[in-house]
Amino acid sequence: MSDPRIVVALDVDSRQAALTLARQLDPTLCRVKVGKELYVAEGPRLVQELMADGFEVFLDLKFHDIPNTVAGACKAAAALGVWMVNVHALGGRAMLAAAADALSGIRQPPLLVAVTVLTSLGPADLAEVGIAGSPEEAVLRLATLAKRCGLDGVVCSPLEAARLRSELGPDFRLVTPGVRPTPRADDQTRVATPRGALSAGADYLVIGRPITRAPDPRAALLAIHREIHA
Ligand SMILES: O=C(O)c1cc(=O)[nH]c(=O)n1[C@@H]1O[C@H](COP(=O)(O)O)[C@@H](O)[C@H]1O
Repeated sequence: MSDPRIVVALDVDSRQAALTLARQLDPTLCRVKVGKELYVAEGPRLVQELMADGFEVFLDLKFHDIPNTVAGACKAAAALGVWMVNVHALGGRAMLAAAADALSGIRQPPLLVAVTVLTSLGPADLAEVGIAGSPEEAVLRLATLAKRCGLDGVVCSPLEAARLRSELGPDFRLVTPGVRPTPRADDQTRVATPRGALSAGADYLVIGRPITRAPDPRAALLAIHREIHA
């Protein structure tokens, strides 16, 4: 089975919009991500429909709660059959370990990754909420904790990928949003191009608006696919 590097963020508000978009994409070239907006609107049935269309799904609900609650949510995500699920590393050691533990007895569990520092945040935002150090230092600290707790990888910006790859080894999955083929950043702060993210060591690139809001999403997906495989 192919292992597409591109994960298209289906940040739309309805089943119809999500399926229309997905049907312009190609499961051999990308996976899809269902996040809060779409999941709150349409729930698990839409996730199942996307899987029935051949897509592997990253369920991006960024669980961040007490350990027991997050463990249960991760089990529910596994029962849904998703490819990847995420939690917030800031939930701390016990929560991360409970999430990993919840999936440990499951046959073919989803990949479990922890969000470190959101790619929309810059140094001043971190200082304001009391997180010490630069974004890179905070990401490394949280990623190291996630690895120790048994997670498969982290979500980070492309700017931290090289450091994490060298410090945390070749098997730790690095998932990078904040990917922009053109200089347009939208609300993202820590960004790089698709090729830049991959050469820094990212495994999977989460890309939303540059594909989903393009006049021709399929053409935009193909262009990025060609760029990274050139
Ligand atoms: O966990 C995520 O996927 C995520 C983490 C993060 O730090 N930054 C981030 O942008 N994301 C998600 O990645 C996607 C990026 O979308 P675009 O900015 O449109 O490419 C959105 O669906 C975000 O929810």
